Amino acid sequence: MNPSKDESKKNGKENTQNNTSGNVNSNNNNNNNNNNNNNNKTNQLNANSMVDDNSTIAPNAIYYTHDRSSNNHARSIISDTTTLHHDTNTNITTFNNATSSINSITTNNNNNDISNSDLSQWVYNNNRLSLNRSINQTLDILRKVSLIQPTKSNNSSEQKSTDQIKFTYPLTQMNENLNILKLDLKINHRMNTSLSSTTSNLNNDSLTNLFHFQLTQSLNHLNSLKIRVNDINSKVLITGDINTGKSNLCNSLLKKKKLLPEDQLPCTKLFCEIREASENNGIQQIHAIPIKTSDSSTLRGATLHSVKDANEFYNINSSTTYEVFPLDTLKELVYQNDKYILLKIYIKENIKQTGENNVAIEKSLLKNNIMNISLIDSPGLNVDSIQTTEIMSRQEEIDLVIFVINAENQLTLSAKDFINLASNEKKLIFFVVKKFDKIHDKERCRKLILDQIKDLSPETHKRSSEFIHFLSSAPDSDHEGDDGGDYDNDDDANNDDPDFDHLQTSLKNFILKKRAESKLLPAKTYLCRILDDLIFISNFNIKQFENDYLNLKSELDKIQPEINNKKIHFQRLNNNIDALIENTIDSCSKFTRQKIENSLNFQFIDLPNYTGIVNLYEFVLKTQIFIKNQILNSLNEAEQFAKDSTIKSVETIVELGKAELGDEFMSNRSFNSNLMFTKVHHNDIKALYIPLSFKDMVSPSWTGFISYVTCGLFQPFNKRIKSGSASEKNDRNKSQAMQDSKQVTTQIKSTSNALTKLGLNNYSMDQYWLNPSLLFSSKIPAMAVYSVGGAKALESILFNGIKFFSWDIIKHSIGPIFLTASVLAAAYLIQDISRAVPFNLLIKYETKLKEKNYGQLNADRITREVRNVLRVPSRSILTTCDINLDQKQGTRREIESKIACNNTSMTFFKQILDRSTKQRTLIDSISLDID
Ligand SMILES: Nc1nc2c(ncn2[C@@H]2O[C@H](COP(=O)(O)OP(=O)(O)OP(=O)(O)O)[C@@H](O)[C@H]2O)c(=O)[nH]1
Repeated sequence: MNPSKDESKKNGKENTQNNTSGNVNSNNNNNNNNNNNNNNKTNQLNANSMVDDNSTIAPNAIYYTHDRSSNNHARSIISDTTTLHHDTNTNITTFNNATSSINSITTNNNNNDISNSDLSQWVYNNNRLSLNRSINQTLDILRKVSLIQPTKSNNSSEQKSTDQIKFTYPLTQMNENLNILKLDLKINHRMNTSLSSTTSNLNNDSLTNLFHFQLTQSLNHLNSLKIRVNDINSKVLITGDINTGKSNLCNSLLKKKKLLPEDQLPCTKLFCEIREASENNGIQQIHAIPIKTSDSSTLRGATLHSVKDANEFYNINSSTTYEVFPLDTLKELVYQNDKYILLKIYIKENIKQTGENNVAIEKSLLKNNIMNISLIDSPGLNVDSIQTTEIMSRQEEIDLVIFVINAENQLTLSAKDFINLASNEKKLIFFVVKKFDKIHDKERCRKLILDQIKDLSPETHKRSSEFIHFLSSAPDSDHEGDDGGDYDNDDDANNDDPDFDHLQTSLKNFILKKRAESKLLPAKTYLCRILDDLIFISNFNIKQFENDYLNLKSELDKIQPEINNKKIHFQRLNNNIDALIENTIDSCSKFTRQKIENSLNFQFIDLPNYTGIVNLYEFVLKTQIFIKNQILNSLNEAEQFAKDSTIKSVETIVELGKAELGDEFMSNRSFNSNLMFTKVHHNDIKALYIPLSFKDMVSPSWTGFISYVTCGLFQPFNKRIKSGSASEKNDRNKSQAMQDSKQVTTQIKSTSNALTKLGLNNYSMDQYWLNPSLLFSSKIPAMAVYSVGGAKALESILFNGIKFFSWDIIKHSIGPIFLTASVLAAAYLIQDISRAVPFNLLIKYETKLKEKNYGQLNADRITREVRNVLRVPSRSILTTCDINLDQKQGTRREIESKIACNNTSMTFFKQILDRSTKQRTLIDSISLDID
């Protein structure tokens, strides 16, 4: 669109406002004056040329005013600020963006002849600033996206922290839809590995890592774009496959046929940046930047790895950063890629003056009043992979690419790779087809090449007349192998080639006039593409998160009741097991106490036999052992009962466990009840130690004595049996019962035996014969005493008659009576030993049992062991239940954390989407059509 034409048309139709210069403040006037001066100067040089950025920009004012006083010529005061508004009082019109501003300008300025250059410059600046802002915003968005970190662990299923942003990069979908952030899975730029096979080998984290790499590249690229957009210089890269005629084209464009060496063999091995000599104080020379920097330079002998490094290091004002060579050494220098990394060539371009009286001057490419241009001749794309990578990466600093195609080879794979990469930001690429003169079927060749370009760069193809050039003129034969000479000779093969002239004009137009396209469009294209990528990635991930959220939520809704049910169930199970254990322990405790309490209620006939006074000690010991054994037997019975109860309870618990936790529960463990109560009860028995004394042999009682001396006449059997049963109520009676029970049993056995009357039925006659002391356990001694005493008394009565009852007789008889009584008493005691010893020991042991709380102690010991044994399966159930519950709760926590992570990620991508969409809309509103 031509603004001046458009403007004049509109001005004819619309006359909306008349502005007066008197409304403009003095600042504006000053600026206007400055602008006028600059514009006049510029217009003198070339009516269509643009004014230099710096010369026309008023730094802060934003106004566009109508100034009648200056011959009805509108004068613009252009600033870096984009937002303008119209104020009717001050007659100041302001604009929101470049496009609308043009319309407003044309509307507001009826019949005003606005300087095209001013307007163009103003629009350019506004667009540049808008792009700058968008680049900054996009950089910020990209930096935020680069917060996405791959998981550190190798196991991708491992739980991510809630603040970690989840990221999905489905390779196939993404690579189909992405432009710039598409993952480059080509190896060595040639072997395009199968996507599906690659995908299967890459997990999401590896993809995230690759994605990070792409992000970093884009961040660098955006930073370079920012520099480029603001740079008033323009860099033109001439590239293409090896030996396509790049150097030849470069020479032709500069009208210096022998500047860059041309050869049929590969010759340009270094980047050669050709600049106007005026930048080097008008001196033509080569500045060769060495790979290994000089020791006196700031880098002190460091190695430069890339042309980018070299450009950053190079300082025209510091001779330590380069080596100087005359121009005629270039043909040797271009081969020295082992020594130098970049050549900066300063030349004076030949300017052809045409027309009468030098009125029209053909401006040179490098030297013009608009911007500094540098041409960069590059090594062939397919020279080696390092050089190719270097050329690819140099795109970041390049404004325009001239791609040279050898008509004989057309577009090779390396050429396609390069164009694909370049078209990420450069919608428009210049294609120059060299060696077209060598082609016989030109039309077919042209079609083939155009078709290839159509696929690779559709925009360029649409404007093929402007951007695709087929050059048929062959270089002069003396070019080839020319070894130096006239570097200012402007005779070149293309002099009379209309195709070349057309190329030159298109190129100059594009670089110098359509600056918005050549300089700003790449930035706009790149921004649009990367923002489209970000929008796609955000949308894709948001959709993914929404699905994930629904799935996770339904999982959570399912697992929560499961956990609650399990909790209740496990609690009930544990309560049941606890109750079972307590019941078992209670019954064991009760049984033990009862057993020990009743341990001394044994059958007295089981007591060891008394074998006479001679074996008294043995009898005492045996009786003691017998009583102890009774207690021990009770203990053993209690322990056996506890074992049996424990076996049953263990079985029940294991069954419960298996029912709840599966047959695996305790399948590898078996219970061995024999290992219970293995501790010997020495200590327990020791606790029952009773010292023996003489008193333990006797236990006299009147009833016993009377019974003894009366030979049982005063104690009928029945009465004795009754008293025997009652004796269990107290110790004494117990003793009696013991005696009675023993005697009664003996007597019942042999009631018809006359020996019973004499108490001789306890032992056999052999025993009495062998052990006469046993007779003392019978009533024989009493009978003997009675016999002797009776005979003596009868003799006294017969001889003394009535005197028997005299005091004298009594006085003489008292001694023998006492003696008899004593003998009877002694006989009674001796006879009572067999009863007295067990009786006394029994009493002592019973007292001891009570004193030591023996029953309770053992009940505690046994139940302690029972509890310990039962604790094993019950704890195992408890632990397994806890683990089971923990697993479920862990799953729930994992889901909750996934939801949190999902939400964080969703919020993050929504923000990215929102910002990217806004930026995309803003960039869309930047119109670069006006130049
Ligand atoms: N016939 C014909 N020959 C050409 C044309 N352009 C260049 N040549 C010849 O092709 C050969 C290679 O040209 P160069 O300019 O050195 O090619 P280059 O691409 O710079 O080569 P490298 O720098 O080695 O990659 C030279 O002998 C040129 O004379 C053309 O349009 N037609």
